[in-house]
Amino acid sequence: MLSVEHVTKRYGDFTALEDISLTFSPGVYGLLAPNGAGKTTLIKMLTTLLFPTQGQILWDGEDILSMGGDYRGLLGYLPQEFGYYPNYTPRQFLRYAAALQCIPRQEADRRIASLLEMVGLSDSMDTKLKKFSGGMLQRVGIAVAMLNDPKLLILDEPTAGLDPRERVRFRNLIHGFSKDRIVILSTHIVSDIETIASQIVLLRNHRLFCCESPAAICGRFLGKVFEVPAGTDLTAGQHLLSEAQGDGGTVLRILSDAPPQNAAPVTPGLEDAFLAIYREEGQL
Ligand SMILES: Nc1ncnc2c1ncn2[C@@H]1O[C@H](COP(=O)(O)OP(=O)(O)OP(=O)(O)O)[C@@H](O)[C@H]1O
Repeated sequence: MLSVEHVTKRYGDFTALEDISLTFSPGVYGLLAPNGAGKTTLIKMLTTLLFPTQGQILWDGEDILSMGGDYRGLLGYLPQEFGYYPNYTPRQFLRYAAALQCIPRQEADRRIASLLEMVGLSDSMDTKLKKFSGGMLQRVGIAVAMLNDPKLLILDEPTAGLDPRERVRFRNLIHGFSKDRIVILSTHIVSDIETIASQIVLLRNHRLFCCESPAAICGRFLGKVFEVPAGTDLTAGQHLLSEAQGDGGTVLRILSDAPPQNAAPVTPGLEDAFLAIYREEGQL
């Protein structure tokens, strides 16, 4: 189990994260917040690339900084910018990554074959990476992060640049990986985690806003989201969340404590909740 205990991170005078406490157990966690909210800072502390200014991060009760290599041995990490050698094939690149992790050659080859199969790249294992699409490269990155069969898999904005088909494929892949490990993935794309994350961590104003299931987060706005026809004048207390295409043309999705005239509430989705939560701070 991974615990973040009262962690604060300051860059000089600027507080990027303040007093964050979180506990992670096996399952998929989505780290969702607008750009600049501190997702990467938190991930870098979870991967020991940055140190907390205050507080500590524990794995099964032990400080991850004092665990050193033992902690990194149970960690798989796909950074936002995944570096690779374009003239290597996936097989060569994974062998290289396995050698860096001191995984014996035979074991590495077995694992590489099974991982490339899992990420759907068996047929391209000897094709140079420079010929790969963004989605294929991302799958190579996931295979690298999974080489050591990590107990903790951390993916920083893994779906950036993927097309819709690749996004779906990615979601299925992550779901399969999460059975007996902690998967933490950061994103600002709501739909990427709505269906696969068991818990969603929301950061707001550099603090933890909540860590709840998607259903619980949406439940906060039950009876408060409505659709009204485009062009409706909104009164005080009615806040525009988004425009959408309804059966009869464009509709406005609004947040309101009281029902507007002739409007029935609609079931809030995670995107409504996200827009509602970050509306007040003008963070979007
Ligand atoms: N080395 C640094 N020195 C000063 N400020 C920094 C540094 N790194 C990050 N910040 C600031 O800390 C805040 C959080 O940055 P971080 O990269 O963690 O955000 P993020 O949520 O991951 O955003 P994005 O999705 O855009 O990557 C931002 O305001 C950023 O400008």
